[in-house]
Amino acid sequence: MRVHIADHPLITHKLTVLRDKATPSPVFRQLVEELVTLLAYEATRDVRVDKVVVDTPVAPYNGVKLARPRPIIIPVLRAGLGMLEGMTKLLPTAEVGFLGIKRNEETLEPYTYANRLPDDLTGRQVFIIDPMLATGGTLIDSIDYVFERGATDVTCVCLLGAPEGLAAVEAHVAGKDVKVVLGALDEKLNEKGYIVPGLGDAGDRLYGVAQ
Ligand SMILES: O=P(O)(O)OC[C@H]1O[C@H](OP(=O)(O)OP(=O)(O)O)[C@H](O)[C@@H]1O
Ligand SMILES: O=c1cc[nH]c(=O)[nH]1
Ligand SMILES: [Mg+2]
Repeated sequence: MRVHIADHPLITHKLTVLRDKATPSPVFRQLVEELVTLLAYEATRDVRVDKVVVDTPVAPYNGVKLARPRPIIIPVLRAGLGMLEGMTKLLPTAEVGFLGIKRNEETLEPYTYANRLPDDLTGRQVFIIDPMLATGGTLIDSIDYVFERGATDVTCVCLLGAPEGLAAVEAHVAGKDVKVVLGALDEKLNEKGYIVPGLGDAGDRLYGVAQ
């Protein structure tokens, strides 16, 4: 597994505002979108392209275009939805699949309540987006769903991660081709499985409803 932890003052600045409990939902949503755009730069570094020739007003130019089969972006509902717009802007040809996974806040076990993915993901580049990587249970299940469907090239984009969750994902995927891009790696999980210092419940803060 390859891990990239962002190291950029703009990302740290935006994450600082996001973490602040005084930041209201509309600002929170805007910042999540801006952050995913910045992280996507690294996450899409290996996106596949095909050669294409275009004519500039002056001369032919040997360029590239996003390759087929199209990449697929998979937001993990609810909180991952907040990252979707930013990601599709950067990968306009991408298809979108959906996973609805909710962590049981008592047992911390993830429960899948929605799964709308193509049956066959063979040869597709997959981008899983979810702001929080806490125990790693949700991301592990998400990665398993796409591997079961034949994907071999998976990139996960998360705004914040905990060392415990990152280690769990790494142990689970072992030698497979998985890349995890994080805005920041925080200190630890608390006794309730929340990332410390973190930002609280990302879904609740995005949508203003505690669920
Ligand atoms: O690494 P884990 O311990 O599995 O926790 C991380 C998950 O928790 C949050 O979702 P949540 O379950 O709160 O669902 P929501 O987005 O609907 O609020 C977050 O968006 C991740 O999906
Ligand atoms: O800190 C955390 C942990 C899980 N889910 C969140 O939204 N936040
Ligand atoms: Mg939540």
